[in-house]
Amino acid sequence: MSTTDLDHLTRTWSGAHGGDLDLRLTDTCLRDGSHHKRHQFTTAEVRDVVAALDASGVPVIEVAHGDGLGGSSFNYGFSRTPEQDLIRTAAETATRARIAFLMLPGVGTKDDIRAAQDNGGQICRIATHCTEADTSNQHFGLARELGLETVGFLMMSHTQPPEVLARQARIMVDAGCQCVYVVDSAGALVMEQTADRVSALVAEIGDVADVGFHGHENLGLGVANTVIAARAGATQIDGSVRRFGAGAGNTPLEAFIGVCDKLGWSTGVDFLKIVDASEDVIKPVMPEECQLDRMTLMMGYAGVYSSFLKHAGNAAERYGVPGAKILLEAGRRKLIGGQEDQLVDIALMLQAEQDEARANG
Ligand SMILES: CC[C@H](O)CC(=O)C(=O)O
Ligand SMILES: [Mn+2]
Repeated sequence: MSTTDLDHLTRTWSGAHGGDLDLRLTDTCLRDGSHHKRHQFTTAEVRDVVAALDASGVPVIEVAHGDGLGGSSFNYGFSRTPEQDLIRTAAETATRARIAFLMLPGVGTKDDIRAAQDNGGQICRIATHCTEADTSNQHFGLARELGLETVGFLMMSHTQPPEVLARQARIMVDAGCQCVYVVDSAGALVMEQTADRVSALVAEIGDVADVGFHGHENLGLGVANTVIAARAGATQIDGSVRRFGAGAGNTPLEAFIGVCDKLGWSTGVDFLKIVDASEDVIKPVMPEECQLDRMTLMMGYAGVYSSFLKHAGNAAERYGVPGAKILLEAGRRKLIGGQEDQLVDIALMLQAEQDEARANG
């Protein structure tokens, strides 16, 4: 199809479904995708990906270890390249896009935030479990003092009702956060559950801050949930080109951009360029496509943090037990980020049960 044909189709589709939303997109394949890549990005890969996303018009690109600044560790997995080098490379490469970085209080420190800014990071995204917003107070304070733009992540948002999330969002905003995201870390939210949560945040903080949505694909609902989040008032939207993210991956950004074109919503991203970037640049950087398979479906179904996928897979292999059973039990225990070691406990428990069953014939 020629560009002219596509322009014509886009014009025809635009506005056909009403609405004139203006969304700001953040691509997170160089941060959430770090989980899928086992934190093995090179500076050359970051340069290529940032150049392609930037040329397509993606306005914000997130770069860091998958578990945020300071994540390179025995617990989460060591980075191949220091994340500050990756952030510097991204900032040197981007001509228009702003570079964002993520940090989790207790994993990263204030010094990591300062270093990320020195290396060209402009947007500080601070993530907490969705009932622990108060652990981010001093980090938002520092980020604002430094003149950084601030974003807050309420992770595992499916675990709490809308009114609890709204109160947590208020805590972040009072601390200096300029946009709070409903984060569907487990890809467990189903449509109206997304809308209700986003609406509650918009009602609570919408007069002073933006609301965002970060989706995962574990039940195949990334794009649908993101559309419904935007309709409910989310104006900042995350996704990863080619779904390159933890679990079954994130909302596929290029698909979402195509949908926005058809709905007449503005993203500032060129659909043809981002589709080419997906095929020609992102695909070769991925170790494999993100799969919607037994393990990742189980994550969405049981409500398990997407970044547990590789850890559960490792434990399953090491102790000879089914990975899906580890994930089901992790969901039952309501594990949260930082409790990766409990996946090993679960694997050992399953192994003992398996041994006993074998011994009893
Ligand atoms: C470690 C942070 C986590 O991967 C953040 C995130 O993307 C999510 O909760 O979905
Ligand atoms: Mn994520």
